[in-house]
Amino acid sequence: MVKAKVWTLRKYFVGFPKESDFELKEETLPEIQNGEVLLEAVFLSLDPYMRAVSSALMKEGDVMIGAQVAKVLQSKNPAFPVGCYVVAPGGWRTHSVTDGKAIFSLDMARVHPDWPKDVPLSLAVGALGMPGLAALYGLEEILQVKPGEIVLVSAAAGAVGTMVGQICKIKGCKVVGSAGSEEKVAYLKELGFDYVFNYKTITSLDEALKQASPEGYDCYFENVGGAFFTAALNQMRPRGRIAVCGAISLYNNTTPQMCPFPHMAMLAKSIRMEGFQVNQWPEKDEASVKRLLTWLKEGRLKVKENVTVGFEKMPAAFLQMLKGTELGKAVVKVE
Ligand SMILES: NC(=O)C1=CN([C@@H]2O[C@H](COP(=O)(O)OP(=O)(O)OC[C@H]3O[C@@H](n4cnc5c(N)ncnc54)[C@H](OP(=O)(O)O)[C@@H]3O)[C@@H](O)[C@H]2O)C=CC1
Ligand SMILES: CCCCC/C=C\CC(=O)/C=C/C=C/C=C/[C@@H](O)CCCC(=O)O
Repeated sequence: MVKAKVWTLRKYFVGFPKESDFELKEETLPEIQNGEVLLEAVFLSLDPYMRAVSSALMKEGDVMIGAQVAKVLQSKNPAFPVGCYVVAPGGWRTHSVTDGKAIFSLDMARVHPDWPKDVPLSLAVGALGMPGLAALYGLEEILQVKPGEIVLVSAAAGAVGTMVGQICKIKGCKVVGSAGSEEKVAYLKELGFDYVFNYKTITSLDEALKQASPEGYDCYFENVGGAFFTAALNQMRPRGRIAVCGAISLYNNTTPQMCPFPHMAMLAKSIRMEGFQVNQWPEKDEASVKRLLTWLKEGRLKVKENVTVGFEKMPAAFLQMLKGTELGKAVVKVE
């Protein structure tokens, strides 16, 4: 009989989450049934959506949702044989019995069969997984960026933003990014961003956006929402496009956002704005991961991870990720 350690949502988050909102428990797992597998987690992903959807998708006492890279220990599902590695929506668990169906987004998938031995498996929940795919689909499916266009991305030093900027350069765009520390600004310049500014130290967001691109922006890859969105909207060029990937500045709000309504600015310049979820193009995922892997091997993509070791540190690492001060995709290595 396999015992799993699990982190549950003890109390719904109010404002910024606290360590006391979580509780570590032990679960005895059932025998696997037809179509199911027994998984052992290797890396667990920590992502902002876990805060954003916590009250909509979880009840108090539920295991925290989330994706993990896991090894198949037992299998009654021929698509996932024993010994293979998968990216599974297993939640914050060391072990799980699952049919691989996600509560929120992407179903279980095998780590790409061409995954090279020298590429860390943790990237399957990072640059070469959900955040990398969100960047790629936001740019290709929603914004449909073209060479020579000017793209703005907020939260540019995050897991998604770093990929957005680098893919923009691969596609021949000019890319402007915003980030919240000098260390992040320097890193984004290293990655090839054309212009980066620290949104925490400027005196006027409008002026900073104008200075970064006096001719305005064809595309805005939106990750933060709030006042940054309003300022960015005002700097869009006629027929500009906005992809709403996230709104991280709003996730801990306890009252609805109050900011200027976008209608007049959108009307005046015929702006198109579209939200999206990374799971909208499942038929493209395998080929897309392969493209990201190729770009990585060619040295056209650089990646950084912030790995915390120890399953018991999940809540602390989650809070650290939400603070947004660290560089690199937040991942927990089980041991
Ligand atoms: N639609 C989809 O399918 C997907 C959407 N997302 C969304 O993409 C966005 C980025 O995610 P990801 O890159 O994985 O996250 P990361 O945790 O890697 O980075 C997020 C960054 O956001 C910035 N940030 C944090 N709090 C605030 C705040 N209050 N105001 C402004 N910026 C803040 C921080 O950088 P700094 O403040 O230094 O700039 C932080 O590093 C999120 O909104 C997420 O929900 C992610 C994946 C899929
Ligand atoms: C309910 C309103 C939607 C709000 C969306 C919030 C933020 C956007 C975002 O960050 C989306 C992220 C998508 C993540 C997908 C994760 C999957 O790989 C794993 C899901 C785990 C599970 O389903 O159990």
